[in-house]
Amino acid sequence: MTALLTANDLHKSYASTPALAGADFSIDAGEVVAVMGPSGSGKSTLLHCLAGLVPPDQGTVRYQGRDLAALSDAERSALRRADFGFVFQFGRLVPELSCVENVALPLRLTGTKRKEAEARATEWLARLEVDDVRHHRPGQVSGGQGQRVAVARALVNNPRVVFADEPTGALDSLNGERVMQLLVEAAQESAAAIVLVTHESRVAAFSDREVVVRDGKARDMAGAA
Ligand SMILES: Nc1ncnc2c1ncn2[C@@H]1O[C@H](COP(=O)(O)OP(=O)(O)OP(=O)(O)O)[C@@H](O)[C@H]1O
Repeated sequence: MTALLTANDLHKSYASTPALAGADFSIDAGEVVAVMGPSGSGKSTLLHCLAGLVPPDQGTVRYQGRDLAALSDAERSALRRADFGFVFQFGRLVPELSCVENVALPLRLTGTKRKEAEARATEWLARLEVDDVRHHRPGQVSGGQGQRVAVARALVNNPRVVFADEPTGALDSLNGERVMQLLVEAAQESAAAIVLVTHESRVAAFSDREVVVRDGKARDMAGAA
């Protein structure tokens, strides 16, 4: 079977700081892969390269066999909107929009009419157990609620890959575990893959497989756990 998303020999430096130095990675449809490793080892940079947010200096990222570098900026943006979902450590919700408008945003950006987009967003908020705050702004909800809203936003477009960078990093352990459960359940139901950057082993425990990034290189821990 061809992997859904692969990276070969990725190199990326920021000025004289090497962030990636020959990293390989691969994830199949529906698979949950935890990317672990020490602070500054290159985990977020790997995630950004895989998602086509940052171009590597060298090496290739292929999604469904297509080289991301061969796409135009507009094509890469369209691909991200249609096929990828994102969850970050601090939600990164749009503060001026209500929670339901935030979740509806990816649908609105791909052309869905407001009424339908907000109806689907409300369903996702209910799934993530936060439909009671749908008319609140992000500044009026707790960290745990905001992160559930962010997960709903990442999944509303039925993405093929969810990129989650420390999605529970700002939450207490109980909230963190619930957010992970909801994220993994929802993604698995739609056979979405999850690239999960975390330094917490209890978060990585939700994955099928662990990859450790060290000094800009990724090592598959399959069978070693
Ligand atoms: N935009 C940037 N500009 C300059 N240097 C950067 C940038 N992003 C990352 N780096 C550097 O690249 C290296 C890898 O950073 P990266 O954020 O990928 O690591 P990480 O493993 O995700 O770290 P953490 O666990 O602390 O978030 C670090 O030395 C970092 O300082």
